[in-house]
Amino acid sequence: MTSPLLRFSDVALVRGGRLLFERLSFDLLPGGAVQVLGPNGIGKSSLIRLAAGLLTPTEGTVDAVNLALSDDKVALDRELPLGRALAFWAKGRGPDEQSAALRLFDLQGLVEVPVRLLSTGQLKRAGLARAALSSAPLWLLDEPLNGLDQDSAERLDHAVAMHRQSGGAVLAASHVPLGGAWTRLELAA
Ligand SMILES: Nc1ncnc2c1ncn2[C@@H]1O[C@H](COP(=O)(O)OP(=O)(O)OP(=O)(O)O)[C@@H](O)[C@H]1O
Repeated sequence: MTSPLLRFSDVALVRGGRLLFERLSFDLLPGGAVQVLGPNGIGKSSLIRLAAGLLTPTEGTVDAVNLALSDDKVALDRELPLGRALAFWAKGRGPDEQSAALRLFDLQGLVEVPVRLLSTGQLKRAGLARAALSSAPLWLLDEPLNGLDQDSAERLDHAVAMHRQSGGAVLAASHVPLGGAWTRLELAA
């Protein structure tokens, strides 16, 4: 039987004194993609952070394989040029693979630019390229379309499709529909 890359078993989370969700169980299998939906403040980012191991469930268990998280806090050295900042996360990946990840998010022209000077959308694309460059089979994407223009959104769809084809899986929190086929996980009050 195929092992899940992410498993939530009977998870409850209390945050700020409020029960955000309880008895939440799901598996994310290789090739799978789950989009978490729901109104502001319902707990979408908290669910992503649980999956990332950055929050501990109040009840239940979360099991995940090696993962890459892309959220608003882009984990790249702000003082380094983008190419070098990304290379830090590309251990075990050859130059061709690094170039491919840069091309995937149209970042080739920005490799010499310090991370701190990137625009909002460029920074978002850099964070997504970091996930693509890591060897992590599980991608966790918090509002991946924030700041992305149409072309970049299509690039993300393509990157997600390729990742899934190669046996990876994606959990994304997004207010807006994401391209491709996603299993919807709607959080409700
Ligand atoms: N560090 C924290 N300490 C206590 N409560 C928090 C903390 N961060 C978030 N919360 C609360 O947890 C709840 C869920 O927040 P979360 O950011 O997960 O929601 P969300 O669905 O992602 O919202 P949005 O759509 O606005 O991004 C909110 O009520 C929020 O106030």
